[in-house]
Amino acid sequence: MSSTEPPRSTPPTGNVQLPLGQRTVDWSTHAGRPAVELIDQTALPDVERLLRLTTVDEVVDAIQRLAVRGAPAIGVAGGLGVALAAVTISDPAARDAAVAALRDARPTAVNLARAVDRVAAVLPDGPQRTLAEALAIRDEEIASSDSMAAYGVDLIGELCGAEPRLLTHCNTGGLATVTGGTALGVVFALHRAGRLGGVVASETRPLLQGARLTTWELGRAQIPFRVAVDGAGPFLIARGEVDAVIIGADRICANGDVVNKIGSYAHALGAARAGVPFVVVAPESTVDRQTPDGGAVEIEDRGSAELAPNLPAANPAFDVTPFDLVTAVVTDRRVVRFAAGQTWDDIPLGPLRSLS
Ligand SMILES: CSC[C@@H](O)[C@@H](O)C(=O)COP(=O)(O)O
Repeated sequence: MSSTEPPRSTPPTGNVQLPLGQRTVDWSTHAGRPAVELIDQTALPDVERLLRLTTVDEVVDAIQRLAVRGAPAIGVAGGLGVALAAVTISDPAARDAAVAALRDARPTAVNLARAVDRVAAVLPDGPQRTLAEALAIRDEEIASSDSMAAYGVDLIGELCGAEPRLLTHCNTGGLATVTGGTALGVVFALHRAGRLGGVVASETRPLLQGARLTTWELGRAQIPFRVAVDGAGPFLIARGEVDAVIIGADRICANGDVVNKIGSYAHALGAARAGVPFVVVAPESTVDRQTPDGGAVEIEDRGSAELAPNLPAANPAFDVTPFDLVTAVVTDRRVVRFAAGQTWDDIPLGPLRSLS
């Protein structure tokens, strides 16, 4: 690079062979330049590369085009984006606009707006304090993954017995969090304990988070898997090939309704029909007590370009699984089964088991 050329914020290509345990999203001060660094999930599984984002606009763009995705991961990216605004934007009006753009980059996962608001609240205390808050969210998500995995392993053991065959939808591993994962974190933990009977990764149309990303993570962990088209899931369940469905969430409403990747609802219906447990694993940062039920959640529609360019399309990125189709919700703090009329406020926080 010549000395007159501006520093490149993102490498155009490359295959860096990401080490195991690479954080999906993090703060970087490479070459003295503050940046949000993330695994480019649009390039996986063919190309492993990191993006180094040095402007808030780049972070917003990365969230919108799913270079970083998954509810906890976009929350962390949004929080770090606010920290980047604190160090790169001095004009208060421009900084407020940057924060608003981060908050609105995607509407459905509650983690994003929540993390942006939390970090923006300490902006008046200066860039150092702002970065510390963003890093605290990152660290909390890492710790949450461990805790969910422990609760999830116990619960799946109780519900399914030894060596369960699990079906999972979308990608809920380290790529969707920072390291570890939500539902896929439980799958990893069962495998490490020698207690996993098998796993089916649902393809996840149209962006293939299951076929591209979950299989990449399972392969790196040397876990045998089968991939299935989304429509096959309920039939595989009906045919007795699945002992439990285990998924993540983008938002869990006050009444226990679960908003997650499109296709989750169909799997829940299939599981209910077959009498198979349907388990949701998500950190408390995905719990939204302010939204009464799934009907009140803005469901992102990603238009026709990613589905059928030049054709009119209905392309909701998420759906709502009503609380009564969910066998249990596993968070980092509790295991919950909702009854009609119950809300999160009825279930105290704390490391307790509340399966009623
Ligand atoms: C921690 S994973 C939970 C969800 O975020 C995940 O299942 C999901 O729906 C992600 O959707 P995406 O559109 O890929 O961001």
